[in-house]
Amino acid sequence: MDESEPLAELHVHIEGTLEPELIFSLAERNRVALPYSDLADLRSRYEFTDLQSFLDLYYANMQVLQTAEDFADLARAYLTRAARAGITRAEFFFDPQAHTSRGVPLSEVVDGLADAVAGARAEYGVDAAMIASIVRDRPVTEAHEVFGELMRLQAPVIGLGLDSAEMGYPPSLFEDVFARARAEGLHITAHAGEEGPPEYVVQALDLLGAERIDHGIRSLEDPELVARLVDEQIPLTVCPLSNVRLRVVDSLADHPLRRMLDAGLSVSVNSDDPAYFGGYVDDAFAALQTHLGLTDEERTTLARNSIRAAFD
Ligand SMILES: Nc1ncnc2[nH]cnc12
Ligand SMILES: [Zn+2]
Repeated sequence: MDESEPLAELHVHIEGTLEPELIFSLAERNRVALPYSDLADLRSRYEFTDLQSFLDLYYANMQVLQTAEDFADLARAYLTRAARAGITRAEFFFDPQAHTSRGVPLSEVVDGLADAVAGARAEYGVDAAMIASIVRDRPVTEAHEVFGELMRLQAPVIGLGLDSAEMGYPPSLFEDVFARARAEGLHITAHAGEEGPPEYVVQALDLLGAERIDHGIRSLEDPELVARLVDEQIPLTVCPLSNVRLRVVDSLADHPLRRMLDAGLSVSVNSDDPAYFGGYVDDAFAALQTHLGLTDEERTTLARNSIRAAFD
């Protein structure tokens, strides 16, 4: 891949870019007592057995994020690193309910992130945008409340997403919230087919109006769905390092990325939660080259797919 080729990252959770060092420095700034003796102790916990085991640590670590300044520092650190990874466009998720549910005002979250986004093009050469994500294992009523609050604040978000624990929380639960988002002119994307069945991907498309699918790798189990995704060129934002660390696939060498490309699916490579899964997008490309024999031509296709799948 020509390193100067434009590249978009479309599937990254800003809270998943919270590096261990920043956890400790924000804990000190905000006088938060961490349940870890030191960095090594924290790092020793980055061993996951499934999505839920990761989410437990991901949400616990967010307690250090309290003020707009904290959220701005978090996003600036990501954008600095994203620029180094060659990313020219970043559409990142944030989880409003993960913060409001522990008493952090939504305005602090949005103001801090928006501050970093506003300066991103000039400061880092990265065109950045925010996507609010509904935390699907929390009450549907809360999803409606937080969406209303985002609209009242006129939060500068380009879209609405759906994330967190997938199994048992089908997209169908959130049909009405996503109808409201579409009525507001927001773009729609949803995590589906990560741990959940192909049926959840179908629901995300048909019931939520998803324009992209985050992960979507279990779509491969349903040939009819694959044919549709190819036919409609629905972008799938795939996260290979995440899939291995959360044991959705056994190893990078076994990752279905090449099969997906060969099937004609519109796939891109993304980092998901890079502070937790062993690397950013450049690290993912390097690992894919080593373990999957990803070619320069395939890298170019993946980069072009990412730009085509960007919302704005
Ligand atoms: N990989 C993932 N799947 C679902 N929700 C998430 N939130 C952060 N990372 C996630
Ligand atoms: Zn994700």
